[in-house]
Amino acid sequence: MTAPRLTLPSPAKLNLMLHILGRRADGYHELQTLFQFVDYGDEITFAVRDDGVIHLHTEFAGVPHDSNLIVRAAKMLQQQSGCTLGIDIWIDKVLPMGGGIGGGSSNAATTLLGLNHLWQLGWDEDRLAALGLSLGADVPVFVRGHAAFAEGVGEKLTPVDPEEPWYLVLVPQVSVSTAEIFSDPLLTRNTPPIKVRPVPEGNSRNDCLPVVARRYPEVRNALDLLGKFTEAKLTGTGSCVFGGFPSKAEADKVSALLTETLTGFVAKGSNVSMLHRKLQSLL
Ligand SMILES: C[C@@](CO)(OP(=O)(O)O)[C@H](O)COP(=O)(O)OP(=O)(O)OC[C@H]1O[C@@H](n2ccc(N)nc2=O)[C@H](O)[C@@H]1O
Ligand SMILES: Nc1ncnc2c1ncn2[C@@H]1O[C@H](COP(=O)(O)OP(=O)(O)O)[C@@H](O)[C@H]1O
Repeated sequence: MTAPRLTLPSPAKLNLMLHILGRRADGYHELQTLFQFVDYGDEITFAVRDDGVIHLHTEFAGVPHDSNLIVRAAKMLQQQSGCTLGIDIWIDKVLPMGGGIGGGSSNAATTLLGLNHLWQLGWDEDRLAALGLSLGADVPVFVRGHAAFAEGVGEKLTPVDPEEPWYLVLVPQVSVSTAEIFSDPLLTRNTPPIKVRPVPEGNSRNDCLPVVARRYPEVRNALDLLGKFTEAKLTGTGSCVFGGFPSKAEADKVSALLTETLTGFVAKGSNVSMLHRKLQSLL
């Protein structure tokens, strides 16, 4: 008998602002950033196996099986929980890699929450978020599933409820390495911390933008194009660029102008992740 399958969403995130406050002794940068999800992302399908094997069936260009964040998350959870079950995994990957929309981190979080459910581990969110942090700074917010103001390297999270506009997200055909941007000598690293909540108007800057725009003409072009219609912003360290619109129709109108060399997608901003809405519906 084949095992029943469970398909869960793995949404993208946007950084609505990103300030770099300083550099820690270990080289990592202290940030203040605002995370919001969008209703657009990958879909991951899971089927439990009873032999303990963890197998991701979908191949990723340039990412070996055991380095994939999905496999790493599954193995870490299996090991730390002492679970003897295994899992077959397939992914319908639509999120660009190295786009600053957190695809890999989201995939890891969906795997942790999906396996916690299927393996019936009963881990709480704090424990899953702590495990997630060891896989990447952006994993905890996807585990929590609520829009958040993040501090530290992104692990200190305060839930927030910003507006939920429609976004047009442009996807320049270039992958940006986070490490490369954080090691650029010209990066602004001394933005004063914001002390009041919610984040006051006029603080929506992304400190990475000047460095990314200087290095990547594809990102500059996307910012110029979108900037003709709305405030164009960079998410994370890029490469994706986004802007808000009051309605889907208005976002679609600008999206219709895109070409093969600069693609994009329209999605609703969401303060509760699609993953959590789906998991809630299973309970
Ligand atoms: C800055 C953000 C905002 O969301 O960018 P995106 O990756 O989403 O674009 C993230 O927090 C990124 O977190 P994450 O994606 O886990 O970063 P990693 O790949 O682990 O970081 C790669 C490298 O970037 C540098 N790095 C990363 C995060 C940070 N707060 N300070 C750093 O200096 C470190 O040199 C690190 O080795
Ligand atoms: N499941 C995964 N999905 C995407 N990227 C992954 C995955 N597993 C490992 N990676 C690696 O992580 C890198 C960063 O991926 P991703 O999270 O999509 O980018 P970003 O943090 O810029 O949004 C990729 O370039 C890839 O090498």
